[in-house]
Amino acid sequence: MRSIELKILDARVGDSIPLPHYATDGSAGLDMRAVIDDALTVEPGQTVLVPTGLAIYIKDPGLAAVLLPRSGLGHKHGLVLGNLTGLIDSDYQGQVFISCWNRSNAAYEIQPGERIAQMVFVPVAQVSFEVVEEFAGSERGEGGFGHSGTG
Ligand SMILES: O=c1ccn([C@H]2C[C@H](O)[C@@H](COP(=O)(O)OP(=O)(O)OP(=O)(O)O)O2)c(=O)[nH]1
Repeated sequence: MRSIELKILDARVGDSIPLPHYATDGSAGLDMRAVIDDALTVEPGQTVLVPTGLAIYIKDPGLAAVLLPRSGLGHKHGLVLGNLTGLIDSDYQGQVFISCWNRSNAAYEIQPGERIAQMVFVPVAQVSFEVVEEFAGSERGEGGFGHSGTG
């Protein structure tokens, strides 16, 4: 079992605001909530940084967390992430913030405790590089960007 230490920065998390948890056995993401005192209006085109009240210290360099939009919020209301995807490094110890971007034409009001994004833990490999004169051949070679056609 990998070691993931969760630190709570805001007393409301785990009390009036529940701790993140997996909704079903098969859930990949943990819903992250807005830990704010008052409703926060995000105007069309605006981006706001929203605290989650949680600091996590992953510690294990073989693990990271990514923040992703919630599908319903993004699709129906246009509330997605200002950085498109957030990456939480294993050595980060600060509070997790969600960059919320309203890409729609209507204002969106984030409510205190609302689930605004999801966090997924992913395995990570750190690579090292060696400069070489050429690569051993592969079937694809340099082909990319649709070289295999559309069929
Ligand atoms: O949506 C996000 C993205 C990042 N972070 C935190 C965790 C992450 O480990 C740290 C740094 O993120 P990143 O490396 O993406 O930021 P940067 O813009 O490259 O700045 P830095 O110089 O701090 O690395 O900020 C968040 O709280 N929310």
